[in-house]
Amino acid sequence: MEVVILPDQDKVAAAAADAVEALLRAAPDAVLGLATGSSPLPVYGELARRRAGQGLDFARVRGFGLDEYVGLPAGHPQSYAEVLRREFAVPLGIDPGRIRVPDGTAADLPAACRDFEQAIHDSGGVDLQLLGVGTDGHIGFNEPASSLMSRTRIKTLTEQTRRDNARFFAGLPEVPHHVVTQGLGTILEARHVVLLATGAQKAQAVHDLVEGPLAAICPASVLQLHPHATVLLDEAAASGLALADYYRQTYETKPSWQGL
Ligand SMILES: N[C@@H]1[C@@H](O)[C@H](O)[C@@H](COP(=O)(O)O)O[C@@H]1O
Repeated sequence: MEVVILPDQDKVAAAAADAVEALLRAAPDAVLGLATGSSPLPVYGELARRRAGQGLDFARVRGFGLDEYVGLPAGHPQSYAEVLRREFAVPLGIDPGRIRVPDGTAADLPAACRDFEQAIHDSGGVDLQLLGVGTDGHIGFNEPASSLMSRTRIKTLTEQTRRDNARFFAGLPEVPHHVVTQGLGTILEARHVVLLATGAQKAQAVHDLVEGPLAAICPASVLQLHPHATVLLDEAAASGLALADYYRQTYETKPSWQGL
């Protein structure tokens, strides 16, 4: 796991955009794994600026969303399919049909989850997976005690996550209890995982995922098993790390040709 501590959220977004740009320059038809929540939004904004200013072409990109609320009607502003259409596909000039999100409206949710897994497999797999992290250590919507080998399936949100996400809804009662999410085993199959965390409210989860034991109580700690995981942090999110100076020194002395 590579831990990169940067001065602020803009630098974190720029570093993640650098990784996406390098991938797309080499493989314009790359498959991206797409996160929602607030953390990746500055990355999508930065990529849109690079599209306009530096001729970065996203038209052939395909994408898979991490997760979705169960029961929100198609087009609901907080449905993650709609968030990714609005915040990612449209600004980057990608046909929204090239972005697939787990279907939270299907009558047969387990079958829809299996179809989603098959679609990732048929695409050749995710080249670069962007991730945020919940304050309880979840990635996607894999809440604490998720199986470390899990596949796309239905989960129940913790009250902590429902409260965290209530800011996007009219109020807590509006936040669904159930979701469908890529599993931890699914996420681990992405060839490169880039997790972003900013702000002091993420410091505990970041400590647990980077320096804590590999344990389902912190689902993001499963990234300790990944051969190519990059964790991009601002100073506040990194404030609980015991080895912060070591991570800084490692990054400062890294050869520039190496990339993330
Ligand atoms: N399902 C999403 C996660 O994918 C995201 O990482 C998390 C953190 O969100 P934020 O980046 O807004 O803190 O929120 C939601 O629960």
